[in-house]
Amino acid sequence: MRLVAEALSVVRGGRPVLEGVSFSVGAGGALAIVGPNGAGKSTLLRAIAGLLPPASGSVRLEGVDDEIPARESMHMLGHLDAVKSGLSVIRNLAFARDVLGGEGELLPALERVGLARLADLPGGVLSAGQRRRLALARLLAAPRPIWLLDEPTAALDAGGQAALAGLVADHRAKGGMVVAATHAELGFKDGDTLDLEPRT
Ligand SMILES: Nc1ncnc2c1ncn2[C@@H]1O[C@H](COP(=O)(O)OP(=O)(O)OP(=O)(O)O)[C@@H](O)[C@H]1O
Repeated sequence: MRLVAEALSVVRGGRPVLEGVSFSVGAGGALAIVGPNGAGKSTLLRAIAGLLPPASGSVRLEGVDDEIPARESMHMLGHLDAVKSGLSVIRNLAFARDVLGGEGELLPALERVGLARLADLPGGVLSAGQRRRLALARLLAAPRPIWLLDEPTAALDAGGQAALAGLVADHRAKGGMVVAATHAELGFKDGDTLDLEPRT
């Protein structure tokens, strides 16, 4: 499987945000998207996820069954952690797993992100970093080959960042791909970097 963008341009609100962006990520690969505020990092992730149509150029998945929509191969972890306040932590994860159609085990996923002891707490009482950790657990509860991560280290402490690094390394070792928009050093081993130019 390979994720390929060719000469991708995206317009938002009538203004060009991305112009002529190309990259390619293969199985086990990682791409860090960097650039200043407003450069278009989140926009690029959304375009990859199929949430924004390209004005020109293309994003495609090569080496997959054409019958399966590309979005079903992807996990988009955005700025919003989508935690339901009234559901317990583990029921939040079960809900996400059911919506995404996964079969991952719930408690081991919570253990990986350090939330197992909070499994029965309402989602509404989680701290910002704990909410982020719960969002990361969804990557495991509903395994998909391509992870699109928008500022994945936001609100994470050192332990959370180490957990994220472990998840990414394990995912890539199994042939998964990671594309992350970031201002932080994610330390992707042998990964590529796409530096988006500031827009004037
Ligand atoms: N819905 C929208 N309509 C019009 N313009 C938009 C819309 N959403 C984003 N933009 C513009 O697109 C540009 C890129 O935004 P984007 O969120 O992709 O940047 P970013 O690189 O992720 O920034 P940051 O580092 O601040 O998160 C910005 O100039 C922003 O104002």
